[in-house]
Amino acid sequence: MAATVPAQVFDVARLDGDPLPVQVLAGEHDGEFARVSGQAIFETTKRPRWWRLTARQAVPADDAPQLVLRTPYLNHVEIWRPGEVMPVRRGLIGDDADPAFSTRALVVPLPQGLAASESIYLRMHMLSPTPMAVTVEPLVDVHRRDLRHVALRTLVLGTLAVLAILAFGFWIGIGERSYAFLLLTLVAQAMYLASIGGEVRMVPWLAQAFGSDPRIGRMFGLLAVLASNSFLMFYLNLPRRQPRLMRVLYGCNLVLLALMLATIGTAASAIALIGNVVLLVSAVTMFVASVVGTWKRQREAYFMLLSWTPMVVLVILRVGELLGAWRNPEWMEYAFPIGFALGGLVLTIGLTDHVHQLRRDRDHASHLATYDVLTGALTRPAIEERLGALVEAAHQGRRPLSVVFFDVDHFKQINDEHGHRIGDQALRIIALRTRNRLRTYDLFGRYGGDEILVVLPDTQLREAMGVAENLRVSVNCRPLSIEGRLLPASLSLGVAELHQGETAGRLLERADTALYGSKAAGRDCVTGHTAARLQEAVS
Ligand SMILES: Nc1nc2c(ncn2[C@@H]2O[C@H](COP(=O)(O)OP(=O)(O)OP(=O)(O)O)[C@@H](O)[C@H]2O)c(=O)[nH]1
Repeated sequence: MAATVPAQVFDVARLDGDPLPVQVLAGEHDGEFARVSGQAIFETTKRPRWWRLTARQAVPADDAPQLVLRTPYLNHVEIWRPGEVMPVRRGLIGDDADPAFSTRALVVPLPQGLAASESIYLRMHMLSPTPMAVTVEPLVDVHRRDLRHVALRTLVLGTLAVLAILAFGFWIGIGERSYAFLLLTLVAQAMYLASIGGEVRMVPWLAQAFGSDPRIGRMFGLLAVLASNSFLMFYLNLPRRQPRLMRVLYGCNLVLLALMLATIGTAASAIALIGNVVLLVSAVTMFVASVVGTWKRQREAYFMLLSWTPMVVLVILRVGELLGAWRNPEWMEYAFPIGFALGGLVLTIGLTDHVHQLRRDRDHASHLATYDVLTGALTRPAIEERLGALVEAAHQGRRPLSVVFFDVDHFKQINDEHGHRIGDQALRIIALRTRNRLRTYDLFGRYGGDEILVVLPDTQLREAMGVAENLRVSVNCRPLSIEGRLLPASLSLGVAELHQGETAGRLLERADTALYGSKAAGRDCVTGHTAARLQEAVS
């Protein structure tokens, strides 16, 4: 993208008015042309204005010299070469377009070259207030630079298009609304670039729709800022995290909306100016929001800062130029679109990271809701829900199912004597020992403080009594060893098998009754609940 600084080929002069072409070509106004410095044409008025390019030295005709007017955007020009009566008309879109050249510049051949002091007259219709550099390039250089221009623009517009497709896919695929804002931002940016950059001329109906109406590109520009403000407010969670900055952006969006409405009615360039000032305020506000977010270690803000810093610098350079404070180098023409594409890329990655983080948080919350932190057992709501499903399946498949309720004997005493921390460790060890005696598809859940529920699918009462006995032995077989202390512990257990047509609630009630049967029988034993009576199995 090495922009070659054009050699000073011309003295450039401007006439403040729009007299008849015959008068200008006859030299009647030559004395009124005022010299301007540099090699660029720049107007803020939309009324046609005359410009004169006078060759400082002869331009030989050998290498097919071309008059090149850079960054034409929506501007149209009529060009009178020396000695010609009829002008050559040029513009990026419409009948004046020359599709033999890229949208980088308006190009007019100078087949005779130019003699020193010979003048070319231009009648300029400047719809885009961006300076147009004027130079003479050999045809071969024009083509070389055109190819580079096409490659770069394709890369930028292609990147925006791919990101927009990804945003659309994510929006539809995972239903995350912020991707819709991102999609709107990317599409509006791409359309803005393609309309002012002239690429829309490749699609005839778009070119016809856009024609040379500067309002369309402007509308997309305003929409792009509006959409990106909305996306970024959402992305950085400004309503909650930085409400004051949020209000500034909200105000910017209201002004942008008003400007969009005004654009329907008028093409006044004041709209572009106000739009650019709002863009500057939005960009600086976003920049501050991302610096504050980064300072507060908000992860999204890192991505935002990365994508926004170059954009803020570019916007400041651009607005400064539009306000006439300075002239930007030629590479700015590419810096802006590349800034858009890179910004879009970083934000897409950032948003994906954000969504990933949300999912991790959700998974973590769901894990906390499902598993007890102390013992790793299922929580009460989780095991109740699964038990309900297993009971239904057992009824349908006419298969047996049993449950075991157990409670640590005199657990309060362990707490009282050794403290809650040791009590916690005792619970953890008991849970570990008992769970190791179960099959992988048995369910193990913490029902209350020191009360555990075990669900044994495909298991009849007799087998379940055996399992419960194993659980009992796993705890009382040896004392719990905690921080150098040996604490004897035992369990009381109650077992019940599902009856035909019985509800999960009723099954649990019977197991609970059996458990209290064990407590009443002196603890450290297993009691089964049959239809008729409590059956004490082991003690
Ligand atoms: N360390 C600890 N203690 C708990 C926890 N949850 C409940 N507890 C205590 O466990 C004890 C339960 O006591 P109970 O089951 O009512 O009675 P117990 O002392 O075990 O006596 P029995 O059940 O009649 O044998 C209470 O002192 C609770 O404070 C916990 O997560 N950690």
